[in-house]
Amino acid sequence: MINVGVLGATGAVGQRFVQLLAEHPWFNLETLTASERSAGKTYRDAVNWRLDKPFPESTGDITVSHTDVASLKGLDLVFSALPANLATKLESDIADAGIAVCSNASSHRMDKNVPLVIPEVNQEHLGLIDVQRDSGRDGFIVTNPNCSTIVMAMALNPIRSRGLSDIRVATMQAMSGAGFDGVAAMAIYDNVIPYIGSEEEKMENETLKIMGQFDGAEILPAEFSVSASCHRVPVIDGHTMAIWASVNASPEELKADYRNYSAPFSGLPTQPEKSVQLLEESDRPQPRLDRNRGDGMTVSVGRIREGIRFIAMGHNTIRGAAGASILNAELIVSKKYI
Ligand SMILES: NC(=O)C1=CN([C@@H]2O[C@H](COP(=O)(O)OP(=O)(O)OC[C@H]3O[C@@H](n4cnc5c(N)ncnc54)[C@H](OP(=O)(O)O)[C@@H]3O)[C@@H](O)[C@H]2O)C=CC1
Ligand SMILES: N[C@@H](CC(=O)OP(=O)(O)O)C(=O)O
Repeated sequence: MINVGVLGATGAVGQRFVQLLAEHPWFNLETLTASERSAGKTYRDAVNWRLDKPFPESTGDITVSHTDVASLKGLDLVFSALPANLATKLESDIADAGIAVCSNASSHRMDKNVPLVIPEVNQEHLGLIDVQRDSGRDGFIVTNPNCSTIVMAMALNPIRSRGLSDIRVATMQAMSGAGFDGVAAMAIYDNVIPYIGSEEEKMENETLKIMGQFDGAEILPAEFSVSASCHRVPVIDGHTMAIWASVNASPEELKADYRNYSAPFSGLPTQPEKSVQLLEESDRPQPRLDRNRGDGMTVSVGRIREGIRFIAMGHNTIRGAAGASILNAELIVSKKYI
């Protein structure tokens, strides 16, 4: 078993990490950290459990630690669900101290020597771990993309070999993406908010890194363009998006690509049976009906039309956040980086 911790374990994403790691077959959940408000309390007392899954009782007696390097002694790997402003320095310090960091925060995603990974899409980018180690770092940082970016990149991946260009996307993003206290009920109920800070830039920039080529030293970004418009809607979990792309193939050919697609690896505990599921019904995917496919790890696509135009949807705090980081960690272990 690999000893792991969760940084920011009481937050929206942190709770998902704890839920998914409590009974993990490879990872032994030893340490949970949060702010000074929570440190010193048992996890049961510190956390305001708000997930749609029962509180994992096996974690209840863990004493919440301070979020600093000293609290992580003896761990092989930490999962970070910290606010980005805290993650910037702390994640670097932890990696320098010899611990592997799988981060969900945006701070290091675009760093030159940090892999921004979706296992199904660009597992070869993990070669940047060697680049970090060659620069003298004992541990390393691996990041997963922004939640909307993950859903879009996974949805495009099965048709990528057709040649993609001129991608446009309009998102309809769930409230949980803003964290528990991120959007007031009075602001979102009966409403749509057509702005999510920095989200459009993240979708436009991160996608080019993820779909770029690793040349053994650095990532050469993909050359197509992405134009995004991001919107918050009154849905609890599940980011839905309408995607337009120039692709040299008919809708029927693309549907066949989705039906024939399978992940380029197997045997990882968090891996769903189907990473991308094509739904043939004319009114799917829908967040309430489809977000829990593959225990929240499957991205659903549908309504593929000439243009090319289609809809994609995925669970933002599982496939778009905690589950993404855990799948990255499993891939890292399977490739013997830990
Ligand atoms: N929500 C989502 O869908 C996604 C979120 N992310 C990213 O994940 C990260 C966490 O987001 P989210 O879970 O929504 O955030 P929350 O606000 O829900 O949780 C923040 C966590 O960080 C802890 N924390 C806050 N301040 C400090 C501090 N000064 N020192 C130590 N710990 C602190 C909190 O502890 P305490 O309870 O003690 O205050 C809590 O555990 C962010 O970087 C976010 O951008 C990424 C993808 C998707
Ligand atoms: N901005 C996303 C969630 C998020 O925190 O993204 P990031 O990890 O890129 O900061 C949303 O609101 O749905």
